[in-house]
This record gives sequence, structure tokens and C-alpha cells, in this order.
Amino acid sequence: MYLLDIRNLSIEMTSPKGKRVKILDKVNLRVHAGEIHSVVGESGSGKSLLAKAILGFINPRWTVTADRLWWNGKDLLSLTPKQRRQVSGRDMAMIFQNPNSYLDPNSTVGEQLAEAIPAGDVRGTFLRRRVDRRTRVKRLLHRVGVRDHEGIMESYPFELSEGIAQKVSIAMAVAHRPKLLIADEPTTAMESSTRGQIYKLLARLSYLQDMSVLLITQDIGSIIPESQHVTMLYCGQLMESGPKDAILNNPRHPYTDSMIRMSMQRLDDLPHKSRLPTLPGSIPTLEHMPIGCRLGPRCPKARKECVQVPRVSKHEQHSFHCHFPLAEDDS
Ligand SMILES: Nc1ncnc2c1ncn2[C@@H]1O[C@H](COP(=O)(O)OP(=O)(O)OP(=O)(O)O)[C@@H](O)[C@H]1O
Repeated sequence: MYLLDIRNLSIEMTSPKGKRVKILDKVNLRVHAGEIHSVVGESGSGKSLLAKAILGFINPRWTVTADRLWWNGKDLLSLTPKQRRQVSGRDMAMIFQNPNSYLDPNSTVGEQLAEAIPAGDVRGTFLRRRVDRRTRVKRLLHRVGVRDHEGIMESYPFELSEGIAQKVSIAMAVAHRPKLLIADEPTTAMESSTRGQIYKLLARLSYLQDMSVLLITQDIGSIIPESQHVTMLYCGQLMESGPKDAILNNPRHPYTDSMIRMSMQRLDDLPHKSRLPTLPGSIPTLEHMPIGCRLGPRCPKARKECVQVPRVSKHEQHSFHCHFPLAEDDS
């Protein structure tokens, strides 16, 4: 059984000009317990919306439909908003690109971490609970690889380096031992050595706590190396999904292929004034969503058939939505 099983999830809204638009269009996502799953797509492809739909934070004026939105075998769409909040508060957590945007600037790290420890974990007299909380905060910092416990506990968020601040935010997120951690671009703008540390930490926590990680990123070249599965989104539609090695070594969708080429091409390797190996054009606005496959106007393989939404092709766990997929030996 999957921990998270989403089939044909669509979110429809009314655009500022009054047009009904599907900002997510029949998206599938399946995540096993303890799996690291990367969701990749350009800005505006619907990655954060997907995360919000999982957490249940969708604008109530939008229409959410799905053939299946199951969490641990439970139908999330059948829950009341209160029950839904209980499930996501207990089982899920999220970290973001800029940890300082949600760490409280006026409290020390120690105070904030102490608050994140579930009340049921500490017992006894007031004094006993205080000591117990402090011990647990230290353990939590140790779990996320922060050695200078005392110093960091007394610090305010603005005094921390970006890597330590992200580790603290991860410690807060995993304090209640969630089953799923959604990491929305947690290392964007970080140096590659800091990114490596954060990814190693997420992979270790996933392994030790049997916690699934859903990593959201724009760059396929910066997914967690330990990712087992990769899902590619474009403009609210699912392009391709499959085991990491299949996606990276044998992409079948032109979108995935172009994202891989783009991330492999280092800027300093490019001849002077040459074009970046990216798809032409840009992601369309809500008012101008192409019909059929939304990649059509930018796709090098597009033909007239692409005005129809392609059916899914499947090879074991690898699936792709394209009328003219790349041949297996094309990549
Ligand atoms: N609150 C909103 N109001 C109107 N449109 C929205 C809203 N949130 C998202 N959208 C639309 O849905 C599209 C997908 O947004 P989303 O934030 O999920 O993209 P993303 O892939 O996470 O992009 P990024 O990588 O830049 O965060 C956006 O292009 C936008 O048009």
C-alpha cells in the first residue's frame, strides 16, 4: 500500500479575467513509506500547489477533484476540514526555501525547539518537564547534525548561517516524527557544500525515521541523490514519472530530456553568446493555457496530434504522457 496515493487530481480556479482554468490537471503521485520522491518542474508548473493539496491548504473557492486522494489508506477528500488539519498536523510537515521566514525572530532557537516537542513526550513536575524538554531539544539538534548545542540553543535565528538555520527548521519539522516531510526548494541559493549537507541530513532522517520526503525543485540536477522516484510537472500537467535512474538515464518525455540537458550544461562550458539548451518560449499565463498537451507550443517534437491530451504510456513503474516520446535509445 502507498503512504500517499493521488490519482487524477485537478484544481480548478477562476482567473482574474473570469476564465475557468485547471491549474492542476489530472496529476498522479504515489509515494511509499520511507521513500524520497522528487517533484521537478519550472516555475509555475504547480509543484507548490500539489504540496498544498496534500496538506489540505487549498483556497476554499477553488474546486478540487480527484479519483483518489488517499493518505495511509484513508480518503482525505471525505474528511472535514478539522479532521484534515488533524491528519496533516500529526503526520506531515513542511520546510521551505528560506527558514528565517518562519522561524520566530524574537525567540531563541532553544525556546522554539522546546515548543515544537509534543506535549505528550514530556511528563512529571514542572521542573522535571523543563529539564526533560531541554534534553530533548539537545537530542533533536544532535539528530540534525548540530554539534554546538548550547551555543545554538541560545542563538536567535538571524545569528545563524543559512545551513544551520535550515537544520534548525528541519529539527522543528521532525520533532513530532511526521510520516511525510515536504521540502519546498530547501537548498535554493545555497552553496553546493551546504546543499550536500542538507540533502545528506534529509536522506539520513528519512532512513532513520522511516519518513517519506517529497522534495520540490526546479532543477533536475539538484534532486537528492538518494531519491528513489522522480515526477516531472509542467504547467499543472504530469509529464513523466518513474524511478530516478530510469528518468535520468532514459527520459522518454522531451520535457524531461530538455531539463536534463539544461542542468548538465554548465554556463562556463558554453561558447560565447551561444543559446542555452532550454526549450524555446516561456511557461504560458493562466489566460493562455494551450489545449491538449500544454508543452505543445514549446516542444521540439510537437505535431498536430498534441492538441489532444496524450494517453499515459507505461513501462513497469515508468510512465510518460506524450504522443511522440523519445525512443529508448534516443537519450
Ligand atoms: N493563489 C493563487 N492565485 C492565483 N493563481 C495561483 C495561485 N497559486 C498558484 N497559482 C497559479 O498556479 C500556477 C502554479 O503555481 P505553483 O506555485 O504551484 O508553481 P510552482 O511550480 O511551485 O512554481 P515555483 O517553483 O515558482 O514556486 C502558477 O503559475 C499560478 O498561475
